[in-house]
Amino acid sequence: MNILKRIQSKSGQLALLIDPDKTKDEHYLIQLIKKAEFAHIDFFFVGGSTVTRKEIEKVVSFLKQHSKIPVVLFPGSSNQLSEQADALLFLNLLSGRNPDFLIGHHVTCAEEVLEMGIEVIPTSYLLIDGGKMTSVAYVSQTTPIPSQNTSISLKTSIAGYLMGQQLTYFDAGSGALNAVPVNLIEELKQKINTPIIVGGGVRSIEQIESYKKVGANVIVIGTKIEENSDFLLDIESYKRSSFIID
Ligand SMILES: CC(C)=CCC/C(C)=C/CC/C(C)=C/CC/C(C)=C/COP(=O)(O)OP(=O)(O)O
Ligand SMILES: O=P(O)(O)OC[C@@H](O)CO
Ligand SMILES: [Mg+2]
Repeated sequence: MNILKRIQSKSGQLALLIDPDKTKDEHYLIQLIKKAEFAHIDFFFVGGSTVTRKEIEKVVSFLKQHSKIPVVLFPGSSNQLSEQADALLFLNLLSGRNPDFLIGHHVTCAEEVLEMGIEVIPTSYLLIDGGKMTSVAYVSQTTPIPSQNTSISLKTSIAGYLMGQQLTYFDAGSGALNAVPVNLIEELKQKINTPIIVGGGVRSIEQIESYKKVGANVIVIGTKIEENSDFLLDIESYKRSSFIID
């Protein structure tokens, strides 16, 4: 299974972000997996800003045991790895100027990742201001790009593309008050042809629909489902009524 190809294949796919910090209870995780399958979620993303390797490995192994939904690592640091995952987003925090998140973590885990033999997807990762301080900004000690300054975000994404990144991920940060502006995705799509992932503060079907319309390939949802996993049931109804599933 080639995850990058799957991501590229269509717009409006959904990823459920599983933060091992918040999903320690196996019974809860089983229920979550059932609802995710019912909603035809396309990917599990696993990661967090302060998660240990042991926690990542445990959750990935549990997901692989109980579900066929592909598992993609969304690492907050060089130790958030697991051989059992289907792919690794090799994130470059291009919105920031912290060398640890531009090259440091990458050097630390380079040999190990090569030996693991999992699919590695070089990813431009841009933090876009979401109206409040987020864990990622704090942990990485970087400043997000002001959300209305589309020009900086576009130039940063294009620079990433020219450096060989295969994906662009716009993140307003976990629990953002304001999600990534839809027009940013629309404008980037007109300039370059890398697939786009968007996340941070997505809480409604309307937002999902508007990102799908402008061609976002994957929309990531974390907090909303941590707060109420029944949102997955709303996603299923939405998909059925829009003929995304039968
Ligand atoms: C190359 C490898 C293996 C790692 C790269 C490390 C880099 C550059 C990370 C980018 C910056 C970063 C800290 C990203 C974290 C992304 C993530 C998993 C966010 C989800 O966690 P949150 O939900 O924001 O965290 P909390 O739940 O703790 O608030
Ligand atoms: O938790 P939420 O706000 O859905 O954000 C998801 C993800 O993009 C954060 O890195
Ligand atoms: Mg979180």
